[in-house]
Amino acid sequence: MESRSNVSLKKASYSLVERRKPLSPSSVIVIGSGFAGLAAARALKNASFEVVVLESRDRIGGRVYTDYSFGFPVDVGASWLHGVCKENPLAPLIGRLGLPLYRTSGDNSVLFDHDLESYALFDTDGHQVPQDLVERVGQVFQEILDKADKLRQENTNDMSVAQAITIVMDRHPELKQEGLAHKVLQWYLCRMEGWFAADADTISLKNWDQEVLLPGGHGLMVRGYRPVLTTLARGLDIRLHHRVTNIIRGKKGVEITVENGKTFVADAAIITVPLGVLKSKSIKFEPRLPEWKEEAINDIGVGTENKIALHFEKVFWPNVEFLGVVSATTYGCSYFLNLHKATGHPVLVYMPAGRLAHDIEKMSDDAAARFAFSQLKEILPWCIRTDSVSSLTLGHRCKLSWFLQLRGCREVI
Ligand SMILES: Cc1cc2nc3c(=O)[nH]c(=O)nc-3n(C[C@H](O)[C@H](O)[C@H](O)COP(=O)(O)OP(=O)(O)OC[C@H]3O[C@@H](n4cnc5c(N)ncnc54)[C@H](O)[C@@H]3O)c2cc1C
Repeated sequence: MESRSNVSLKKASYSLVERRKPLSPSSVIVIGSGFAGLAAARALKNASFEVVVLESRDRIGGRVYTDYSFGFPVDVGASWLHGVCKENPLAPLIGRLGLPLYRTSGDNSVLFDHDLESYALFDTDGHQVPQDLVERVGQVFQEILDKADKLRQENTNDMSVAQAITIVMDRHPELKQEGLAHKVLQWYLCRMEGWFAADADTISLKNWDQEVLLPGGHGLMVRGYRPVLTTLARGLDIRLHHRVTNIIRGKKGVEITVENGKTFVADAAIITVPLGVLKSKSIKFEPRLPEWKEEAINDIGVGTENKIALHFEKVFWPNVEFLGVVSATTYGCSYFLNLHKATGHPVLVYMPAGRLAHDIEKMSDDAAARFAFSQLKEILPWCIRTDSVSSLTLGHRCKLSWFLQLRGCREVI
């Protein structure tokens, strides 16, 4: 296996990481030009490595993409900086570029309240849920999670968050909610599912809260992430339309083949493709990845989160950061981010996650936008008459989520 790799390396020595003479310093190929790939490539280039970035799409950024088709920036992938503090590696760059952040919350929690300093929930009959009920049910949800935590400590085997909640409710029927309160409870669960982009029956009880956030709360990138991406990418050798299909690792380095058959060689490679790509096995590794890595790739799931931005002529909704739709099931619950608060533009961003997002992905862009609009009409029926809406269906991309039996997810490759 190894000698075969070495032969290939010699054969490919004409390749585009041009090895005219022994390279000093070392050469590195970075696969993927999302934030991870660009940040790695930038750091290596600053440290005088020779770097080439191979990207399958026709653009950089991966799950970060700022759309300008409304005439102003709207982030259709990531839009928050989670952890607004100087320890955040993106913070100095954002500061240097003078990019404003709109703080949606000073809270460091990653859960249902992480960006909910100002919000209003509505039933699908158009009635706003009284705030004291929302707060009371929020406390019940916290209590349920505390009891689920105890359940976790009692059990060595993992189970889903949904299963744990059912057990907790059976043991503590006083926590069960009826009517509108039940719908609000479902909404809290929907917010949790939104964070993981996955339904509660696929989120691991053992691992759901292992993520550690930097302090400083959560800030929205008012002008979008695009300037940060382009600054990171400046001066880098990035090859777009280069989908990697094969990676051969030998004693002397790596040989990487892309879809059109071109081969690249370097001393090392950094692979930053999403987990979903690894799960699809569309990249062949030679030698195979170690068993524990393959198992980790198989065991961790990926979820879906969509963004559908609705652009109106004027604002007709309450002046809060989030508008929530409550329903008897989490599937029926959803929420809109009010971009007007942060940017001054009359835009609502509908953000479905999990199965709902998955189902919406099967719709055409128009149908998806109409669906989002219909949700808005249900909660604000008296406000929506003939307002013209130009719509944009956005961000059909995957977000890593924690599934049952998470193993070794820190380092996927
Ligand atoms: C809708 C949505 C909203 C989100 N909101 C936030 C948020 O507000 N804040 C936050 O911090 N995070 C958010 N996230 C998560 C965040 O976007 C991701 O965690 C982050 O962008 C991942 O960066 P990455 O570089 O690891 O992967 P990616 O951005 O996915 O980059 C991987 C790159 O690899 C490329 N690639 C794939 N296969 C190949 C191949 N075979 N050959 C070559 N290239 C390949 C892809 O095209 C892509 O460019 C959100 C995600 C989504 C989908």
